[in-house]
Amino acid sequence: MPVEEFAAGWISGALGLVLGHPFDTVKVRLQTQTTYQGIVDCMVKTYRHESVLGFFKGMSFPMFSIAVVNSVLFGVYSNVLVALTATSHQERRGQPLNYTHVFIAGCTAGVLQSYCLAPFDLIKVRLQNQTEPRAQPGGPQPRYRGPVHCAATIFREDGPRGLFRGSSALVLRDTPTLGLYFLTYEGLCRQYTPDGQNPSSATVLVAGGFAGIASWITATPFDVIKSRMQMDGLRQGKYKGILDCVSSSFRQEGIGVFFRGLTINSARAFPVNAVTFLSYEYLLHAWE
Ligand SMILES: CN(C)C(=N)NCCC[C@H](N)C(=O)O
Repeated sequence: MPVEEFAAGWISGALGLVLGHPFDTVKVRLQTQTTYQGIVDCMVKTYRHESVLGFFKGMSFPMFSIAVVNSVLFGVYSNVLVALTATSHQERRGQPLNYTHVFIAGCTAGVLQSYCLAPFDLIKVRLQNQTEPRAQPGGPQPRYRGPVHCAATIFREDGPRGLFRGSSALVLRDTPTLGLYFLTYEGLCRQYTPDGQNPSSATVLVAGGFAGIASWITATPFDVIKSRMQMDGLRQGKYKGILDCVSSSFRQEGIGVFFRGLTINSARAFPVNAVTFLSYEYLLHAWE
């Protein structure tokens, strides 16, 4: 089993994460709170109320979890592709690509990574939605004092299942969209690379960026549902399940609700995934 794919996935994911987290905070707030008039309003209010640190709320935990999640994503994708095609990453460059294999490998990686991602993503979303400025000594404490306190509180209040709140919506979001993610990336690399050669850095950047945009555009409706299910406490739950969340969000806010965060998701997706794929390819090449 090629383990370097797991390591490269981890490092490249961490680089993408730092670049994309401020966009992610704005997106989560727009999707789950109705107090903002749009991206700029959310950015201005976050900055005024919480300073630049507000944009980086909830980042320490994903920094740690990205090690698990991105290495599972890239490691499973590559290893499933090796199993389906009986060729390594490097050997595949010289052969015609079977897009069905790419899609199956991407979807498989999507399912597995969503279960690893679920508790980390839940904690991130809960922390990002705490809009109070940092606690002052003697002042009121926010509900969650940090990622470990957040995990412990959810566990105490809702049991282990509470940590997987929203995981079905996450699987629905990530399975097809990660198939599409790798399909777009491999397809664009093939299109702009002469047969048998490795894609240039510019090709990898552009293909990675567009893979991110294509996957996040299609993921946004389920991303909204996922974030709402995650903010819905297990006990005092407002929604009875995914379908109830879809129908009540639609009834109350119209079709536009499913596209909330689309612009910011797409703006974030290009740089994050361009950097992720470039560093991933670079590391694999360096370790050959
Ligand atoms: C549409 N989805 C769920 C994805 N494309 N997922 C892959 C994540 C890649 C990168 N860390 C990111 O956060 O964009």
